Amino acid sequence: MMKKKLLFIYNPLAGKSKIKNWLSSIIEYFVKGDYEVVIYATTGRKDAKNIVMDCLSRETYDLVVCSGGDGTLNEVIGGIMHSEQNICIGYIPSGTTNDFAYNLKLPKNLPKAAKVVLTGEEFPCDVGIINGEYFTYTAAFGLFTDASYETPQTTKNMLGKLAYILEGVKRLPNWKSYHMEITCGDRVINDNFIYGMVANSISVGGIKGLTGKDVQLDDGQFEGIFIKMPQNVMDFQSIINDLLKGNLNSDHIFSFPVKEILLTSEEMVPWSIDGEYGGEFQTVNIANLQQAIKIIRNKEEIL
Ligand SMILES: Nc1ncnc2c1ncn2[C@@H]1O[C@H](COP(=O)(O)OP(=O)(O)OP(=O)(O)O)[C@@H](O)[C@H]1O
Repeated sequence: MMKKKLLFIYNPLAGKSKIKNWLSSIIEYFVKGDYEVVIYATTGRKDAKNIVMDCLSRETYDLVVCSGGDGTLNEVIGGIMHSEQNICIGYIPSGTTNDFAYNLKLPKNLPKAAKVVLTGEEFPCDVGIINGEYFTYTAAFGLFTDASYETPQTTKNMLGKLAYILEGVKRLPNWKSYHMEITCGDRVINDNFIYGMVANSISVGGIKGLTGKDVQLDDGQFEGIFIKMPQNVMDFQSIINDLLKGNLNSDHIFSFPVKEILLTSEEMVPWSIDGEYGGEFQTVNIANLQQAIKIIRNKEEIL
């Protein structure tokens, strides 16, 4: 009988090379699950996406499994979206921040996460598209968004989460705001923003709850959050208070569901997509592609 085929792609450097100790047991587990396993280690940016596109164009697979951080997952999802096969994805989170893993209730322990790949349930999940590129859970600009991608991977591994925090704090005194026009449905907003995010996740940048309580990953809608430039210290304090209280509709913060959104600015705005640098744009179009991918999530609460 023909064996089922599994394509396994991992980032060997993600999260302090955590995968290295577990590689053999993970592969054995898939083999025992009756899969023929094709394995690739990624060697740099966009590699995971290219591997997926290349492999899926040549052969039929039953499952694609990736291991790495949110960046690797983003690339694998992008590769699948660009290919003809709407193949199901299994994910073994091994990055520094694994925001998306939280949504899927995936265990932090790698062999346990591998087990979920074969025992979990297929979940039809929304995918975002920003100016033609796919994203899994967040597209953002402004404050803190450049913290993760401006830190090279080696430094990021050494410092772990601290890197993000330090990078962010360092930036506090020279906040940059962007004048933008935001169009979403009937809503048109013109203002100066220090931060904006369109997200489909409970956890963003390792912070849980920022996107509110009603995050549904398959409802065809993202959460949009936009923070205006504070004019003085009091404004700044009330933004912090609002964020801490989860009050996302205030004098300084706009938040609303997003199916499609258009953002225009007179200057180039750098964007962060799934926690990695995503390019600079004057015009940004974002849309939610409802239930566009199949991803395996844990059936049990084990967090
Ligand atoms: N061998 C490699 N060397 C350098 N960069 C790589 C390599 N393989 C993949 N990458 C790139 O590194 C980026 C980040 O990887 P990934 O998201 O897997 O891990 P991480 O940075 O440790 O975790 P996180 O993104 O959750 O913080 C990805 O965009 C990926 O393209």
